[in-house]
Amino acid sequence: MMTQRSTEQWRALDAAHHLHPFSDTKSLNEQGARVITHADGVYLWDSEGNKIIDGMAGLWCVNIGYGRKDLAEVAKNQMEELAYYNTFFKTTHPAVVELSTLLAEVAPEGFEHVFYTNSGSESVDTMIRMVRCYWDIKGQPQKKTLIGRWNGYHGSTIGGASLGGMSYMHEQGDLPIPGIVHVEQPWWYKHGKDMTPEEFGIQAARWVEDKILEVGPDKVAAFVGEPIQGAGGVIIPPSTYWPEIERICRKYDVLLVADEVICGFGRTGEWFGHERFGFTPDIFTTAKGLSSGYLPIGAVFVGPRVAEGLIAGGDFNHGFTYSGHPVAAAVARANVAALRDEGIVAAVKEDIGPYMQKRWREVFSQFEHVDDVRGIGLIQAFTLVKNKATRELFPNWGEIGTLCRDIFFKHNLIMRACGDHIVAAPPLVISKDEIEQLLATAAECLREFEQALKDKGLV
Ligand SMILES: Cc1ncc(COP(=O)(O)O)c(CNc2cccc(C(=O)O)c2)c1O
Repeated sequence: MMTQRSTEQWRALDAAHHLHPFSDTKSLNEQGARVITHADGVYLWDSEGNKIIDGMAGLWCVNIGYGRKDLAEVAKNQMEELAYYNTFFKTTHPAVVELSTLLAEVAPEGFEHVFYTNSGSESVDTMIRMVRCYWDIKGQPQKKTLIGRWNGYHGSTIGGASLGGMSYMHEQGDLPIPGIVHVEQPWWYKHGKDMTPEEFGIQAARWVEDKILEVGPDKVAAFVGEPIQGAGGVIIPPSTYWPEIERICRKYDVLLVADEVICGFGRTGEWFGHERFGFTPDIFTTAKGLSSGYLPIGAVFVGPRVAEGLIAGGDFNHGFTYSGHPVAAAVARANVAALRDEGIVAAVKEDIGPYMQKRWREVFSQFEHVDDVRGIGLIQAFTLVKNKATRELFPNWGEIGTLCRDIFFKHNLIMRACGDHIVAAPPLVISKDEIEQLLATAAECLREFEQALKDKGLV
């Protein structure tokens, strides 16, 4: 059992010893971290006994919901049977074989091969190395450059952070690494001007063609994008965008990569986001929903073209101590099997997803400073704006989002502010009653937020 301490004791020890990710540690320690002690379904409890609605499924990852004792049992049994062995040097083990077999079943046609990692960032870095290795094998070693998007997010390793388009991450650590370039994101609300979304989707895709021609098609290895940009604020591209991207990649023989770390495993109502947008990548990267966050594991799904190249190409000198870790693999297999056999993914497509999308729009379209209310499946957002009629955003991007997010927290509701986008991605098992509770709380918070805007003279 965990050592029992008071909240103050946990906070003091945390401040003394724990450096948190993506945090200003000094300011965090001044206010003290929120101590989350347990969770069930879509709810968290903190050390003060507060019950919190987790509108973010942790970090977009707890697709199956919290508190699944069956997954804990699977982990216990696997740990007792084989807690660890590696998959290097011509060895494997039943847990990773069973997981790989199941993943080949739920993946789209043609994706028969999977490479394992411990995170989404490691999946992205693995993909970067795979793509460059593939072109070496094909006798085109100059095809090295990868194209990402500004405001895309692909993780926090040197490769993932370089491929991502978060400039504040590039400034911190001399990124991007060589051979990575970016194009503007397909954000119609800001960049669409007088174009229809459909016209803008083609225009945004053509920015990729322009970049390929600028770099030189013989030097471009791949284009990489999230079907829906998650951490960038749930930027949903127009329907015309991805088919046009695919056409352009095929035209110039550039590999197409989908980063499915957030969109994968049912988040959009399909198993994978690229299926929802009607394109076929050569590779796609995953993590998060693969295990629903119960244990760290990532997987790179490799399509036939690249798989055949790599398999025939001799040593692929890349991998991790825990690639295909037996306990993580066993838990991931049980998780994916439950997402399929309990109809959880199917319900996002046919029932709870459409319900959320209808109600999300009904509730949030009524607010004066909320616009671009959007979502697919169980990933949704809206943007806090100064003037809906002119699509005018607030100055100091992100300041207003933080103000709104803090009101949610005060009311024991977790939703994420990505700049001035407010996003939600709850566990896929959320019920209609729980959706109504989330929306009612959020609406109450937004009324308080719009009053705060007036009180502060911001509108
Ligand atoms: C599309 C995508 N690709 C790669 C990663 C990296 O995964 P790892 O974190 O497991 O290395 C991600 C992760 N996405 C992520 C991670 C942490 C926080 C937030 C947020 O929105 O606050 C988003 C992601 O969203």
